[in-house]
Amino acid sequence: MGVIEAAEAVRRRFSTVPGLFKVPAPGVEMYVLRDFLADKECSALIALIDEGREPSRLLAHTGDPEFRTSESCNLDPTHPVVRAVEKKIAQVMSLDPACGETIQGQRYAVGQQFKPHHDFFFTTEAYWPEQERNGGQRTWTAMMFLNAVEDGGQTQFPEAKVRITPRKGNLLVWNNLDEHGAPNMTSLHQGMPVIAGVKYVITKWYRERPWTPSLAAATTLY
Ligand SMILES: O=C(O)CCC(=O)C(=O)O
Ligand SMILES: [Fe+2]
Repeated sequence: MGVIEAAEAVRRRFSTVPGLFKVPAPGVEMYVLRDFLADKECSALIALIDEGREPSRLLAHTGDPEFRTSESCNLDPTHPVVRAVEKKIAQVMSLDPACGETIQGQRYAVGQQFKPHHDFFFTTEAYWPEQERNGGQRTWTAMMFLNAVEDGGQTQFPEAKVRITPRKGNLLVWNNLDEHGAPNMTSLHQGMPVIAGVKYVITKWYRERPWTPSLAAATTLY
């Protein structure tokens, strides 16, 4: 199935999910589902992130040490809570679960952020040949907020002029590709600096084909 057909399948499924709404974001296809994760799931995931977190990495070096200052870790897909969450995501996303990367957990303390970036890959970058072999282009991003942040920490799309406030359990989904299946520059987004409190999220990125990372790639991917 190509990325255009896959996006149609996502849309069809989303139109049947109670409570899911389309975010009016000019130029980006984006959806929010409130209370997607239960409080217990959020707290269990936060504990897993706290156990595993280490300074976040980037796939492409930006030369800016402040570009992504959070801590993150891949979540163990065999852990019962992670398995349950994976199942929930698979039920709502209607993309081939094999195309989904390992869920990544992320924690931002006061002042930490993820500066504006695209989740899709730039095929001109040195990382691309390996990523092309390992499932190809990134398509959709599914992000879940595990807590409310006292101040700051919004997920902002500066080109689409949308700012999503973290709310515990909410699912935010967007398509990183446009209607033709090409990388969508308007999907530029950032994790705004946390001003007060702490922010925990989990992210699942999808590929156009089944994700087949080498063991090394699985641990170095951002
Ligand atoms: O933390 C956020 O709000 C954004 C995270 C993000 O962009 C990502 O994980 O790709
Ligand atoms: Fe991102």
